[in-house]
Amino acid sequence: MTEVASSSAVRKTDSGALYGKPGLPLYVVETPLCRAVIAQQGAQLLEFQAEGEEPLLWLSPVAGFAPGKAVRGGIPLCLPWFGIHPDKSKPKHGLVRTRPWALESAGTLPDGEVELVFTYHHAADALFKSDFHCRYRMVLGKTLQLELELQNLGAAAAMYSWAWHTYFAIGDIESVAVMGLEGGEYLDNTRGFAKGKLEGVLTFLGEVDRVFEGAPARQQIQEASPITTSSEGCDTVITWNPGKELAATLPDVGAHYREFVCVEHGNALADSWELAPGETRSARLLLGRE
Ligand SMILES: O=P(O)(O)OC[C@H]1O[C@H](O)[C@H](O)[C@@H](O)[C@@H]1O
Repeated sequence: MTEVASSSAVRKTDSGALYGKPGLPLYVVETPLCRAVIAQQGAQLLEFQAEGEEPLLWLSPVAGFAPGKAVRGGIPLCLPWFGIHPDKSKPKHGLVRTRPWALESAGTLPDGEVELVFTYHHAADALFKSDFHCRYRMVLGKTLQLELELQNLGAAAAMYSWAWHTYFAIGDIESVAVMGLEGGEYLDNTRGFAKGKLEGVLTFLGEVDRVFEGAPARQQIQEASPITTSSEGCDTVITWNPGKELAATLPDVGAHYREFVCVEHGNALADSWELAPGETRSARLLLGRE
């Protein structure tokens, strides 16, 4: 923890002080290069804005900040399962997004970027019967660099599916397009995972919830100030916007559905990771505006 104190660019606050909604401890990073807000719960990035640019992430203006509940927006990390668990009594999108993480170190790199390392240790329980450890490194500069290391600490092999569930801030959902998935086959979560094939760029006219397995490593979100995504070790891309009708049933989205698009990177469904006892795998994601 000594390193944490050594970085003057990082300060601790809470959601009451920052958003007028008490409930969650937060870290704020402010440097000449960028400003970011991270919740200790889930090591969830809530805001990121490079100096001179539009905000990269969308945080719902009507988000709740309650311990044990996922915050709507930013980058929740879904792990060790993505989506709805076959056992419906278990929460959607795993458990690490609603658990407190430890900020293991914080420091400023020679070029002025801030490096944060968060860790989460899971002891086998009724929700997930394998011990595992996550090390999540963020480098905050003009771009956002994320790196996840996941180690299976169980005595047996275990399956992990996961995703960085990024909510990108955009001008309007009906005029945005995602490039880089053209020609790709997907599973359509609005039609019971029926197979589809994307002709042309991806647009969002109504509810879109698609899983692209074996997806390319780069996408571009086309809007006034284009966003690029570049990943390593992430074979799955999930694209989501609830559209008007479904959004109306989500109290922390409502009419704000137009303000974001989710382009999520990880390894889910057929791309899930099977980790042998003691095995570690890692993945990276680089996000930024052009
Ligand atoms: O409301 P949440 O649990 O955060 O999930 C939000 C969304 O996440 C992903 O994009 C899934 O593909 C969607 O099916 C889901 O609705």
